[in-house]
Amino acid sequence: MNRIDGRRNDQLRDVKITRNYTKYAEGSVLIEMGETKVLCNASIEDRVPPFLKNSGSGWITAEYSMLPRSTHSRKVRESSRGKIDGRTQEIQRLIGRTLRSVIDLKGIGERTIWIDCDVIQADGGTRTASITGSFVAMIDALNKLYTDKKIKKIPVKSFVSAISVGIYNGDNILDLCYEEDSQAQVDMNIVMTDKDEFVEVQGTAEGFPFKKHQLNELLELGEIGNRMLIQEQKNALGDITKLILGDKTDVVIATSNAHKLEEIGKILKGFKVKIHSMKSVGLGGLEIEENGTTFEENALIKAREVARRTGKISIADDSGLMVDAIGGKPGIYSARFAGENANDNDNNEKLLKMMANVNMSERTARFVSAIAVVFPNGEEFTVRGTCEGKIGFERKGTNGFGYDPLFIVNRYDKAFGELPSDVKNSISHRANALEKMKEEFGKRLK
Ligand SMILES: O=c1nc[nH]c2c1ncn2[C@H]1C[C@H](O)[C@@H](COP(=O)(O)OP(=O)(O)OP(=O)(O)O)O1
Ligand SMILES: [Mg+2]
Repeated sequence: MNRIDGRRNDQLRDVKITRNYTKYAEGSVLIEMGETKVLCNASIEDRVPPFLKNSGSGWITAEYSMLPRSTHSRKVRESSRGKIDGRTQEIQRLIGRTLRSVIDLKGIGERTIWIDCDVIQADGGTRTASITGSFVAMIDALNKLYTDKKIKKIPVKSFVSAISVGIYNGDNILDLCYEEDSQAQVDMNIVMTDKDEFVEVQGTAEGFPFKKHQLNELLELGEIGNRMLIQEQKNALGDITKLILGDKTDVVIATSNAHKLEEIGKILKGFKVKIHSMKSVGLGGLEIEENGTTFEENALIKAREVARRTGKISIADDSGLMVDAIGGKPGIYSARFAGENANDNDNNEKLLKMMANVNMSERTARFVSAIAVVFPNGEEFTVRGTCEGKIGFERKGTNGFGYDPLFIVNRYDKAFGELPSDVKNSISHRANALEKMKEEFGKRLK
């Protein structure tokens, strides 16, 4: 274990966002990232700076400050010293710029939103925590204008959050605490929207300059962190998130198999969900090692990995064919039956050969599908569906995928390869598993 607090390299500290933390400000959020605590207040003022008078546009500006005992030794208040230092200037400008980048300033009318970030306790990442917390405070303030009917909608284009990444003892790490930050070879702050866009990247090498590939790796790590943080913001804002984004829940189908994606997508039509593919959440090339010993374990491995990387609800299927005459093979090895890089054709070929001398009555088999659902908060469950049939003596039909041309389903006495997709999708192992999933899923969506 490389990290001071035993975290994985790509693990955030515990994130806690508390809204309505103090009572007077229109938006008041305490954000905690591990031991770092920042109070972010948003206030609305009914006027704008002189350069915006009569423009119809509003303004957002931010101030940042650290309380004297937010640090190891007492830090003199900037107000007592009579001037603010360069770091403070830079941070408050960053917070203001970031928030202005995701809001339509015309949409708030000639008003100013003041953001005040006060660091109560500093353990690294105070500027990034300030940004993540301020966004939520700003939304609360805007929501106040909205519920008071002063604006017609909350004029926000995107969610935005920020996280630090760095290189520490040669490893890329996410969300540096103070001790890591002070020893890091590279230290970078990454501000991103919920559309995976960058708002700002600040990266500096201390003594060890870094290469482009390292920069790219760090950006990727920052993306993972920001996706998780934005999910935390969405959870914290609850119904207001729905007001801004609509009330569909994001769900990622954690599969690299386009056929499964299509089948699962069709079966989930009735739900208030927005279906994402691995590709659409930027995980197109991701390969997940399926080293479990059961269908359920493998499904969980896939869903957990994708939930962790996206911060979204993830659904994975692990499925396969179990043929009685060969002791339930290929089972969980169905995809790699004829070898690590086998394709559907190789697998079917191998199965036909092994079954060449088996009578029709002995050719019974079933498809099995385990579906795992993993929620961003770590809740998870699995369900299993099966479908009974026989292995044919030759391939039939061109529909579907995998072993479909060889699997003669009892119900129709035809190969899945010969049946239209809506027929397969009403009786398949996957359909049966998803049917069971629906009930459990519906309960937890509420
Ligand atoms: O309805 C089906 N019709 C025909 N064949 C099927 C079916 N359902 C699973 N199968 C076969 C295909 C593959 O050989 C193995 C699944 O392996 P499995 O690892 O779960 O899927 P995969 O690697 O294709 O995609 P992914 O892991 O990214 O979800 O069982
Ligand atoms: Mg697979």
